[in-house]
Amino acid sequence: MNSENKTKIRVNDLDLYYGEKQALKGINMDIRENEVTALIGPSGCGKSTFLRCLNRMNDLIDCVKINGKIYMDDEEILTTNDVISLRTRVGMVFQKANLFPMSIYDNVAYGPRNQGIKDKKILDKIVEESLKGAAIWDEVKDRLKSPALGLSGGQQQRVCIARTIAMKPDVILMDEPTSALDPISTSKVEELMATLKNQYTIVIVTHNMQQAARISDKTGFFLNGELIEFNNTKDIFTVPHDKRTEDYITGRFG
Ligand SMILES: Nc1ncnc2c1ncn2[C@@H]1O[C@H](COP(=O)(O)OP(=O)(O)OP(=O)(O)O)[C@@H](O)[C@H]1O
Repeated sequence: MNSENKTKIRVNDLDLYYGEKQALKGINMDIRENEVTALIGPSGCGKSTFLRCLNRMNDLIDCVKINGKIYMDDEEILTTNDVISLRTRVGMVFQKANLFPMSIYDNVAYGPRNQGIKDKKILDKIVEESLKGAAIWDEVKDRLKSPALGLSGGQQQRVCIARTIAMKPDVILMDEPTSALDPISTSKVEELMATLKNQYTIVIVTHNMQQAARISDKTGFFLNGELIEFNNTKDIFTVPHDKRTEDYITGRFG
């Protein structure tokens, strides 16, 4: 980890309400470029809600009210009108692979085509580079025109990552991306994250504390909508400052 990495996303005093219920309370966080930031905490503590703030996915939910500010590269993103461009810059990979019922090629080319890229040579190049970037090219290069849904779960998840990379984002959000995968596929995706962070900023929600410890540079521990502790992963897992963090990582609750 390089402690000199510049701040990519700065979250200031973020509160979020679902109707009357407050799900995030005064969150402050600096997310650094080219690092993996892991968000951990018991079920329902607000991790996914927080992640969704970073690309305005909560806009899709009625009754959400948000206070505070989130800056990405110094641009305030909670009030920007250009949500489409924000979601291009901040891609997202979900818990369950959500490929479209079309070929592997068409899945990866989908976003670029939507952006108006029609030239086959350019699309071929984007598809190849994205699949290579997601460490799945060798497994699928001979069947790009086959249905993506015919791949294994672990392969599908890496094609989802390729589809995200094809949009050339700055930031990739991952919401429990390996929880539906077997250990071998999980380790492939974990290895992939270690490579991807050289080019992207990654924020990952995970229930797997070993995973957070293995792959992340920084870890944030959430509890009941509060960010209890945010620090270098090594410190969180060896010398947590807060008793509640210690209790959680040692399995005393959650
Ligand atoms: N669309 C929604 N409408 C109302 N309340 C919601 C909605 N989504 C989440 N919540 C509530 O907000 C709180 C935080 O939920 P969130 O899904 O962010 O937690 P989480 O830490 O990601 O949980 P998990 O680890 O189980 O995925 C919970 O109390 C949840 O019930």
